[in-house]
Amino acid sequence: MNSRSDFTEVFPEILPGIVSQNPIMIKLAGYLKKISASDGAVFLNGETGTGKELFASAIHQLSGRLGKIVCVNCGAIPESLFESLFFGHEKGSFTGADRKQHGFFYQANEGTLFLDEIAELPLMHQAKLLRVLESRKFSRIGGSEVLDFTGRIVSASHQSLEQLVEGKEFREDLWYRLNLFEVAIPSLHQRRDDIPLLARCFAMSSGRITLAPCALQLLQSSEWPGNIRQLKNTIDKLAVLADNQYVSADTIRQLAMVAEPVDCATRVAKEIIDMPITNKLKTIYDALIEQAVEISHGNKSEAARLLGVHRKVIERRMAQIHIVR
Ligand SMILES: Nc1ncnc2c1ncn2[C@@H]1O[C@H](COP(=O)(O)OP(=O)(O)OP(=O)(O)O)[C@@H](O)[C@H]1O
Repeated sequence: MNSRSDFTEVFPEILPGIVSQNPIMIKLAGYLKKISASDGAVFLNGETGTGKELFASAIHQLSGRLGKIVCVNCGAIPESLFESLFFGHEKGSFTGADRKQHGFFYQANEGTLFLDEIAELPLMHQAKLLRVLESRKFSRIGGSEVLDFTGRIVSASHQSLEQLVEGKEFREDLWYRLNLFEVAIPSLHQRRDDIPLLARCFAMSSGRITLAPCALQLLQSSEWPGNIRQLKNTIDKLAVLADNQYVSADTIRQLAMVAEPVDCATRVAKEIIDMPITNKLKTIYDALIEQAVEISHGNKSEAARLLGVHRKVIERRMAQIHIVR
């Protein structure tokens, strides 16, 4: 393996920098290629480490926009600096403003403004952002000149903005401005077939290790709550710590680098624990009814007896959650 083209042949990139062979991801890439060329706002939703920033960068590259991509972590903006950082300021406009400063809106002109962790933006700042997105105009602090904002907005969050809107924690009008195109990026456990490919890709990039088939199997069946970032960190650490170039499953276990696979029941229990509080009871309730119906081979009276409820409860719920028997 000696050139970039050899590398991309073995590790197929479905979008610039994004390695995958998973059918859902390939479909997603096709969709993103279509929407990249438009000016419409894109909202990327996905767990931490699923590659949201990489997707934003791919969208920017594919868009052919002349400007640059400006990446802003909205969770890391101090409240008092929001205006200065986004709008920029004129020299002398406040104590400490010893020179004129361009803000994010200006820097992203003709390019892309990537607003990562957008849900972290306080309501007060959401209103200011909305005004610029609606008018496409802004002024620097202390300045009278009205400037155009020509950047394309791509935003991202690991949270469901729809739920935050329902809870009045996120402005509905801003949400509509941000999600002309909404993209859900699957987490790694939804595309386990990508784990060996990504692991081999990161190992190859390290230039130090090769993963044995049993090592790849272990990685594939392990839990990756931190998604691709966690997988990449693990391989990077292995490249430093492994004594031999050829890494086996035992080496990975000895270095205690992975959470061993868990059984299905444990995984479901964990998913329920991680779920927003509003969904929990309903999910457990539905799961219990489904299980009772399953055990009693569709016999509603028996399912009701198992759960200690009236048969009508089972019938009603089965109709609602479409259990076909
Ligand atoms: N499909 C992929 N192919 C290759 N590398 C990937 C892929 N997806 C993610 N990565 C790598 O995984 C790491 C995490 O990706 P990224 O920072 O884009 O995730 P994120 O969803 O933005 O994370 P966070 O929510 O924590 O900001 C990066 O090192 C990135 O290069």
